[in-house]
Amino acid sequence: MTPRLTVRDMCGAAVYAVRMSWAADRRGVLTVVGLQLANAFGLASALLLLRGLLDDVLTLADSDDAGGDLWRLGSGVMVLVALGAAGGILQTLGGMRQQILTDRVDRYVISLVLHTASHTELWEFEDPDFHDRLQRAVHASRHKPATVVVMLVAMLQVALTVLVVVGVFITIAWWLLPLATLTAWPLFKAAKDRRTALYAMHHGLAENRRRRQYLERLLTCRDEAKEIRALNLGATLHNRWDSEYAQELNGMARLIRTHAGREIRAKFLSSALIAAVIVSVWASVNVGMVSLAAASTGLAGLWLLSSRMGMASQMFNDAGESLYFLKDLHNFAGAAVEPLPGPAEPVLPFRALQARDLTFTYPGADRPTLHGIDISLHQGEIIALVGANGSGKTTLAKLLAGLYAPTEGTVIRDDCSVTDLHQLRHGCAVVFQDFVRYKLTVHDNIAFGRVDEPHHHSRIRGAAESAGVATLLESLPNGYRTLLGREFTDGTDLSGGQWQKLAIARAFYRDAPFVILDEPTAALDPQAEADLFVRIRHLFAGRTVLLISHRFSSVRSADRIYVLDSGRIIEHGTHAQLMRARGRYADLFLTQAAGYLDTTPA
Ligand SMILES: Nc1ncnc2c1ncn2[C@@H]1O[C@H](COP(=O)(O)OP(=O)(O)OP(=O)(O)O)[C@@H](O)[C@H]1O
Repeated sequence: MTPRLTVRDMCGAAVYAVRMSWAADRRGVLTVVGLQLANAFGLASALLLLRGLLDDVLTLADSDDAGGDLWRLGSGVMVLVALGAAGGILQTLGGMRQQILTDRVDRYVISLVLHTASHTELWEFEDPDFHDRLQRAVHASRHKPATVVVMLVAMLQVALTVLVVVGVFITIAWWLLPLATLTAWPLFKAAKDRRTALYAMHHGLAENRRRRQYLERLLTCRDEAKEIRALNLGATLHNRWDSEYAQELNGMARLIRTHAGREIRAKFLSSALIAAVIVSVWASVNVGMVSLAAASTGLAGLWLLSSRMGMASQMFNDAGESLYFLKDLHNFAGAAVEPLPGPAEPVLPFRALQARDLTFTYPGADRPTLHGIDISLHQGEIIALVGANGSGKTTLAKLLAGLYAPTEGTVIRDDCSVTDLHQLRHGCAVVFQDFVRYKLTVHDNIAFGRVDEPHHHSRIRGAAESAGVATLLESLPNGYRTLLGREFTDGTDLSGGQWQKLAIARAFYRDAPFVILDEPTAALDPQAEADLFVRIRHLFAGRTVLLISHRFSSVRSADRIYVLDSGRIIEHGTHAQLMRARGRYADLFLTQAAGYLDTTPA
């Protein structure tokens, strides 16, 4: 459905732009407005002076004191020139200050979008509509508010010019006023139609743009570069990008052509109306209804007014679309950047964490991924989760980590049901299968484990040692200050296993009572994996560890093992109990063991 925007929406967006400008740089707003006011005041004085000078010129021939009149005329012209020069200077100063103001507003607005996106709950990221809104907000945040600020300043200039000219008209040729307004109407109407059409088109392009940007990322990012070359995918992806872009540009070209025709017709009409006004003024002077001086000044004012109106309608074309987009920005980012949260609460250990009858359906999915899960984890225990691909292990871990709220059931911490997901997150350290490789320093990669506390190098080093990566990190060219990312000057890279150890170091540094390790050793060599599991109980002593792994050699030493199948827990117990039960766990264990021993399972 084509989005419609009302005049109220437009006014709301304009108020929003002013509020953002005020929040971003109030001194800049005051300076720019002050300079515009001074300019308008100078303009009013110039118009009134011009009228007086014209009177003087017309009466000079009949004057008895030609010398005195000439002196007055000369000094009047000098004042007019001085006013013109001052206006020029004010214009330059205003332009400079406006540039600084627009840069600051840009930064403020982009920061607003980033703040909102980074504080949005994870489940929202599953929703394509959220990504469309985010895309529109990002589109709206890039230069649009700045354009709106420029436009609002131009509108202020036009409004002041109109006020000045109206004031002057009232004293010298009030009857020109309605005619002047009439001349501007066709231009405004054409600008409004174009704005509406542009907004509707951009609104519909959000998903297309996201696909195009995704393809751009695939074609330009280092991480994807090796596979794209190995599969020779470059040309195929480029062609897809080309056709997505062509679709966007064709739509835009069609729209521009249609509206260019309408705008040309509007300009003709406006010019015809101005010509009609001039003819009627001329006729009025001829019949003696109006003095030549009043008519000349009135026409000069009319010319000034229509040139400002033309300028404003041009700006409306460029910036009106931006004003429309501010509604998208407001919908996404809201009113203002919230203050940063205060100091974090201390992380308290717990005796038991339990899930009772948990059911979970991903947003937009047609059936649950987890059904009636009951699981208990006690302080100091290592609990393992096993099951086939897609059985729901990572999903359950995300619920216990407080990243999603269960659809049904509860998570209970020390006999209290947890309703605040942040409480779970705060007390949990997770190493995901697809952990993030931060292309920042080694120090950052570990310290990001807990950003709400001051960093001590000894603790960072301790975490690296626990993860078995300290020696490697110290041998890097700049030690813990080494930049990880070949795209950056002096940057270096690590192997997959070394990156994984760094992610584990981050979990150690987080120092949380609950640790989730989702395939933490997938990229580790057998020795490193064995080392980690031998030491895991000692390293995470006093904490609770949830270990997800397909490697049964690591899982067998867990205190208890839960087996998941199609989102349900089908068995649980110690390794020995599960082997005796000869159920799914025993099957999977023996199949894997047989692979190592080169024998078939019994
Ligand atoms: N964000 C998501 N939105 C919708 N469905 C999802 C999402 N993430 C996972 N799923 C689905 O949920 C099911 C369980 O996925 P999950 O990642 O929890 O499995 P897993 O047991 O950890 O698998 P693996 O062993 O392969 O890591 C799968 O069928 C998957 O398709």
